Amino acid sequence: MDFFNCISLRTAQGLVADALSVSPTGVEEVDLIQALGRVVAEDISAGSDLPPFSRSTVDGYAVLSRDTFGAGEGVPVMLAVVGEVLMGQSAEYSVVPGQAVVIPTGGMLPAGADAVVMLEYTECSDNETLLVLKPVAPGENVVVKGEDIKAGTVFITAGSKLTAAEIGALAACGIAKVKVFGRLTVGVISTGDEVVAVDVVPVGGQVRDINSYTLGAMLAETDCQVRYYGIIKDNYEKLRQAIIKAVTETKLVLVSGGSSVGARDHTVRVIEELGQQRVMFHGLAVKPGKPTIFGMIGQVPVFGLPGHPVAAMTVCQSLVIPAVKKMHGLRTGKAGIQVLAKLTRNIASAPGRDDFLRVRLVWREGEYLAEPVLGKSGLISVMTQADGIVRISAESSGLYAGDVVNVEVMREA
Ligand SMILES: Nc1nc2c(c(=O)[nH]1)N[C@H]1C(S)=C(S)[C@@H](COP(=O)(O)OP(=O)(O)OC[C@H]3O[C@@H](n4cnc5c(N)ncnc54)[C@H](O)[C@@H]3O)O[C@H]1N2
Ligand code: MOO
Repeated sequence: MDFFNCISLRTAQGLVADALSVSPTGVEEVDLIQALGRVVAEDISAGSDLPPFSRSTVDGYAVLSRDTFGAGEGVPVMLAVVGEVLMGQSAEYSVVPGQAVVIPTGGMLPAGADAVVMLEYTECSDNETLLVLKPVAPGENVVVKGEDIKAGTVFITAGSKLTAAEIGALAACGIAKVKVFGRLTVGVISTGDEVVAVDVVPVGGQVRDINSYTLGAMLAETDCQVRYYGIIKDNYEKLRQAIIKAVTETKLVLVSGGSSVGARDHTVRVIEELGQQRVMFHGLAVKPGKPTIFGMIGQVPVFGLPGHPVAAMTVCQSLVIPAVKKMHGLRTGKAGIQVLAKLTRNIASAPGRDDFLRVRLVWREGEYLAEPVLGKSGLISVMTQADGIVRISAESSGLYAGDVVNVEVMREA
């Protein structure tokens, strides 16, 4: 595997996608209350019509619409009030021409009626005689049986991530348990003799571990269960033991640091050995993120990510997260939310590799401006200041101030 023979991001994404299996954690059934954000494992259809009966959307009188045609303030239509629909009970009446029935919002439309006149367009002095002051059209102020969801209609497809609205639709259909794909358990390993834990005061050439936290947080945001395997010294055998433990206990493993070609960069050799030569690439034509490794150890994908925190996060976003989404059974590995924004300055870029530019989004005079956040890929503040990422494709030699760019948003409002 030649480190300097970098492959394009698109090729890498394809190789990763082809190597993965969907939902290695299988399918589980969860209570509706626990189902928000879970990925549905099978198409879901309604067992019966929703609503199960036609109902009024207003307080008023259930009528035959044609009885009201021609009604007006000066020429009211007179109808006989023959009863009242009670909330939550079957409508006992059958409305015939010339009749009206009192109905509350949400009440069951009585047989014969096809519309409801709102209370404010009527007068009823003696509870028996109704004056209708405005006509209603057929179906007006009524939700008909099955109008919301028809019996047998698939209203949630396998592979979609359940939203609050879909949870509501499931509740409406009486579906109290949902089959969802299992959540992925992911192992995170940091490496480096210089890297120390967050609660240690660094001395000499030491730095605190950032990547365990950023990568773990990104995976947690993508609904993974994260296991942390600590900080491993630049030692082949120690790294080997840590990776063996992680691939045994989890379904996907991230190792950061030691992915380059220096004397202490052991990751590629460990994956090569444990994976029986199944390192699929080492070197991506992207900046930041060139020293990226991908291999399989048995059925477990292992990513070697660059040590620089910005590079590790960028590769995680563009390569690891789509892989996780596929393994979670999500139907589309859709990119996150994109917004169009106007770039505020010229940015040079080397052709032949994808450049990822971090930008701050500023809303000004009805449009977004994308202000580049410049800085080296070892600086975590570059990420904290950015709202999103712009990909400058390998074919481009740069962007100009005023260019409209696609920003993949990383930060919610
Ligand atoms: N001769 C070359 N040297 C380097 C190249 C190259 O192509 N040729 N690529 C550079 C690029 S690009 C990057 S990115 C880094 C990545 O190298 P490694 O993945 O081997 O990472 P390390 O050398 O272990 O660390 C690099 C840098 O990141 C810091 N680091 C590592 N882990 C953490 C962590 N968990 N938290 C915070 N900071 C971390 C580490 O201290 C180093 O400063 O290689 C370039 N070199
Ligand atoms: O991956 Mo590196 O961060 O381009 O310096």
